[in-house]
Amino acid sequence: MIELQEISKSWDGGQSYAVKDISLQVPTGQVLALLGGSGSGKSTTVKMINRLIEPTSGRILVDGEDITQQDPVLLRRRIGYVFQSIGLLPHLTVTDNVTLLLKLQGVPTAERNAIANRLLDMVDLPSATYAQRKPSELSGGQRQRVGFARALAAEPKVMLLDEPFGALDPVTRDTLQIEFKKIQETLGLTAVIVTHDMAEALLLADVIAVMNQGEVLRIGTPRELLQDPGDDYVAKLLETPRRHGELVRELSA
Ligand SMILES: Nc1ncnc2c1ncn2[C@@H]1O[C@H](COP(=O)(O)OP(=O)(O)OP(=O)(O)O)[C@@H](O)[C@H]1O
Repeated sequence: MIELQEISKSWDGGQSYAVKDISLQVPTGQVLALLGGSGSGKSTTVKMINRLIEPTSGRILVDGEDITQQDPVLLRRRIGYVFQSIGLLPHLTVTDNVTLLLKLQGVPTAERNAIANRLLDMVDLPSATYAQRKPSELSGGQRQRVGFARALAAEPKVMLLDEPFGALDPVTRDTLQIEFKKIQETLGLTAVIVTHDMAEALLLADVIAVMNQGEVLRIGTPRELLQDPGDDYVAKLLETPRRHGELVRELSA
C-alpha cells in the first residue's frame, strides 16, 4: 500500500541528509512504526508520504501510484494525518472540525452531522455531550480524539500519525493507543506512526523501522527485534521497556 524507494532528503543542497536512502514497504492493513531519537528523520520521512515535504531523490508509491503524479491537495484528502498539535480550528464546534473537509466537498449538513456523530462515538466521545463543544472546552486527550475522528472522516485507507500520543498523560495515552489499534484493525487501515517510544512501537506496530541520523538501522517485527536487536542502539532502545516489564513482574510476584 505504501512503498518508499531509495528516498533521500537534503535541506542544504546535498551537504547533509535528513533522510538517507530509505526503502520501505507497508502492506495493506499493517502498521509501520518509525522509531528513533530527536532529529533522526522520522517526521521528514512521514511528511514525504503526503507531500508536505518533497524528497530530494527517490520515489514513493501509495496504492501502486507514484505520488508525484497526484495533486498534493487531493492526495492529502485521501490520506489521514494526525499530529501532536492536532490543529483544530478554535472557532468551530467539534462536529464542524470533524466534518470540515466534507463541507468543502458539498456534503449536506444533516448527512455531515450524522457522520460526525458516528465518528465521535467511534473515538469514545459521546456526541450528545461533545458534538457542540469548542476545542477549548476539551482536555488534551479529548482533542486528540477529535483529531482522529477528523482524520477518519475522509474514509482514508492510509493514515499517517506523527507522535499522536506524545503530549498525553500515561493513562490517557494507553487508552488512546488501544482504541487506535482497535479502529485500525476494524477498518483495515494501513498506517505509519512516528514515535520515539519503543513501548508504543512494540504495542502498535506490525513492523518497526529504527532510524538514526536519517538512516534505517534495523527493521523487523516487534518479536524479531526483541529476539535479536542486531545493533547496540536498538538493544539500548529495548532496554527500558524490558526493565520496566521485569520490575513490574518482580514487584507483583
Ligand atoms: N524545514 C527544515 N529545514 C531544514 N532542516 C530541517 C527542516 N525540517 C527538518 N530539518 C532537519 O532534518 C533533520 C530531521 O528532522 P525530523 O523532524 O525529521 O526529525 P525527527 O526524527 O522527526 O525528530 P523529532 O523526534 O525531534 O521530531 C533534523 O536535523 C532537522 O533539523
